[in-house]
Amino acid sequence: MALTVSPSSILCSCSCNCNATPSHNNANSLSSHALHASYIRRAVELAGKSAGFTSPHPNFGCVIATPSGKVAGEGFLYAQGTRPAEVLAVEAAGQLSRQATAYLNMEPGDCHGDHSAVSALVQGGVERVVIGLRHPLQHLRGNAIRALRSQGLQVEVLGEDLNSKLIEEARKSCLLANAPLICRAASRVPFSVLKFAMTLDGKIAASSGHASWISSKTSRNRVFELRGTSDAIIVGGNTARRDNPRLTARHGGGHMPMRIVMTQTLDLPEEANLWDTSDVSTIVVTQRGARRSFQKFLASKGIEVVEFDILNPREVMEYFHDRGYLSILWECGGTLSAAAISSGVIHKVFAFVAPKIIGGKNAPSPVGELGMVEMTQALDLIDVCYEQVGPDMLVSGFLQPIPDLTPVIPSVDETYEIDPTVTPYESRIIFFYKTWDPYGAFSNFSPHPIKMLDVDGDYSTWMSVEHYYQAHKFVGVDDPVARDCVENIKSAKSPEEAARIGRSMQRQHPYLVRSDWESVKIDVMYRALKCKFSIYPHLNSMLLSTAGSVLVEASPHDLFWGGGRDGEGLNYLGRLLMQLRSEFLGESPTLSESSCLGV
Ligand SMILES: NC(=O)C1=CN([C@@H]2O[C@H](COP(=O)(O)OP(=O)(O)OC[C@H]3O[C@@H](n4cnc5c(N)ncnc54)[C@H](OP(=O)(O)O)[C@@H]3O)[C@@H](O)[C@H]2O)C=CC1
Ligand SMILES: Nc1c(N[C@@H]2O[C@H](COP(=O)(O)O)[C@@H](O)[C@H]2O)[nH]c(=O)[nH]c1=O
Repeated sequence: MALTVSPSSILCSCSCNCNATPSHNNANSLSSHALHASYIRRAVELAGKSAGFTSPHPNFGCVIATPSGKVAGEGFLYAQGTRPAEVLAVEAAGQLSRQATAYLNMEPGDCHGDHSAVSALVQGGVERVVIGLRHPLQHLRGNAIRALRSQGLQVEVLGEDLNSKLIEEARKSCLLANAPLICRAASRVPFSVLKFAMTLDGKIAASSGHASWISSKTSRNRVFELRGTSDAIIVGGNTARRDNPRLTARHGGGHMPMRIVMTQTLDLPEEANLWDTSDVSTIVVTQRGARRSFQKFLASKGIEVVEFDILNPREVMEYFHDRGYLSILWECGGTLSAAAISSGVIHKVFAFVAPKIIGGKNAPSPVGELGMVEMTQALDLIDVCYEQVGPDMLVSGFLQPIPDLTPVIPSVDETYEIDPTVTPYESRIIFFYKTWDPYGAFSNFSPHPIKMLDVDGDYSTWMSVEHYYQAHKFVGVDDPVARDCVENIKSAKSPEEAARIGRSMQRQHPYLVRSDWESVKIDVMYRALKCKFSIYPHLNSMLLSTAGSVLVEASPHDLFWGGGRDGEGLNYLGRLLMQLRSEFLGESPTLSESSCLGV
C-alpha cells in the first residue's frame, strides 16, 4: 500500500524552533527540501533496522517515492550478503518505480562487483536518485553515483547538489546511521562505545564493589539491544572477577556479540560465566607470557587467548580493527575506561543515570584517573541526547566528532609512479586490503591454505600466504628459537596471529631473521602467491578478470607491500599480483612447474 508524506505534515526545523509549516519566501524549495529530508530520514530509519547485523558493511535503507509524493516501496539491507535495500524497494514498488525518485541514506557499495543495487534502480525505471552520503570507503566512493549518472539518472547528493539547513540535518542523520563505519574508516580502530550505569551521586558500585543493579530492568533491556548492535563487548579483569558477568544480548534480537576480557595478570577464576561458550565465544587479551598454565586451561575450554607485548586499549583496538571488527561496547569499570579514553579509542558514551544515592568515599566512579587538574580540561560530549528510560535518564553523546571523510584517492598518474610497468591505458585501479573487500581474496590474510615444498623436499600445508611469508623470515636459521618461531607461526590460529608473531620476533630478535631475507622476501612472496592463484580456480579467474586494471594493496602503513595512505607506498604486493596475472595470461603454468601442490 502506498503511503503519502505531505509537505504540510512536515514541521519547520528552522532556527526559530517553531512548530509551524514552512512559510518563508522560498517556500517551494523549502518544502521540496523538507520532502527530500523526510524521505531521507525514513531511509535512515529503515537502515537502522539492521544495525549490528550488517557488520562490517554499512546500514542501507531505500525509499521509492512516486512523482505525486507517495511512498511506493521500501527496503533495507538485512545482513551481509543479503539482497540490497534498492533491489527490495524497487521490487516492492513494482510499476510505480517508473519515473519515481529513490532516496538512499548512503551511496550503494555494490560489493563483490555485482552492481545489483545500481541495476535495480536503472531497470526499475527510477528517474532520480537522492543520496544522503557518498560511500565512506575509498574504493567504493563515487562509483555508484557515476554509474547511475552514466545511465542517465539524475543523481543528487545532500550537501553537494542540495543545500539548506533541513538538508544538512538530514545529512547528519545519515552520518549517525553509519557512524561506526565512518569512524572506523577514519580512525583505524573499531567504533567504540563506553556504556556505564551510575547512581545520581556518580558511583558505579558500592564501596564493597557490589553493583547489581544500579539501573532499572528497562534500562538493562536497552543495554541488551546495544549489545545486539555491537560486534563485541569488552570488560577489564576486575569486572570479570567481581561481577562474573555473562555479557550476552538477551533481548531476543538474534545477534550475539563476541566477549572480550582485557587482563594484564590473567588472574581470573576457573569457574566463570564467560568461559561458558555455548551461546557465544570469549577472547581473552593479555600480556605476553602471563600465566601460561591458565592460558592452557582456557584453550582447553575453547577460549582464544591473544598475547600482546604492550597491553593497552589502542593496541588491542588496532588488533580487533585488523580482525574486521566494526563496533565494540566497553562495559568495564573506571580503571579500564580511563585508559581507553586516554588512548583516544572511545568514540561515544552511553550513561544510564539512576535516581539513587549510594554514597561511599571509596565507591568507584565510571571513569578513573585522566590526569586532568582543571575543569576547563573536561571533555565535552558532542551531539548530546537525553532520554528517559523507565525511571533512569540515559545521557549519550560523542567524545569525538564523526569525521567527514574526504579520502584521497591516488590519481591514475600517481599510480603509474607506484608501478611504472603499468601502461597509461590501464586506467582502472582496483584497491584491495581487507579480506571482506570485493577483491579481499587478493589479501595475504585470505583463508586459502597452500601446500609448499619445504627445504627437506617434502610438501607441507600453510594456512595462508601470510603464515608462509612470516615463517620464512626465520626458515633455515640455525637456532632453536628460530626453529620454534617457524613452528609457532605455522600453527598460528589466524593470519593476523601469524603476522603478529613474525613481526614482533623480527622487531625484538632481529638476529634471528635469516641474513638473506631482504634479497629473498619478494621471491618467497611470489612463490606463495603463485601457489595460491594456481590451485584455487575461482581465485585464478578473479585475478584474470582484473586484466587491464592496476592492482593496489590499500595498506596505509605498509609502504613496501602496500600503496600507502596517499599512494606513497611501493605496492609490491599489487605489482607481484599484476606480474602473476600477466604470467597466467601469457602461458598458464602447470603445477609441475611450480613448487606447490593442490590442497
Ligand atoms: N555500573 C556499571 O556500569 C559497571 C560497574 N562495574 C563495577 O566496577 C568495579 C570494577 O571496576 P574496575 O576495577 O575499574 O574494573 P575494570 O573493568 O576497569 O578492570 C580493570 C582491570 O582491567 C585490566 N586491564 C588490562 N589492561 C589494562 C590497562 N591498560 N589499563 C587498565 N586496566 C587494564 C586489569 O585487569 P587485571 O587486574 O586482571 O590485570 C585491571 O585490573 C566492580 O565493582 C564492578 O561491579 C563494572 C562495570 C560496569
Ligand atoms: N551494574 C550494572 C551494569 N553492569 C555491567 O553489566 C555487566 C553484567 O552483565 P550481565 O552479566 O550480562 O547481566 C557487568 O559486568 C557490568 O559490565 N550494567 C547496567 O546496565 N546496569 C547496572 O546496574
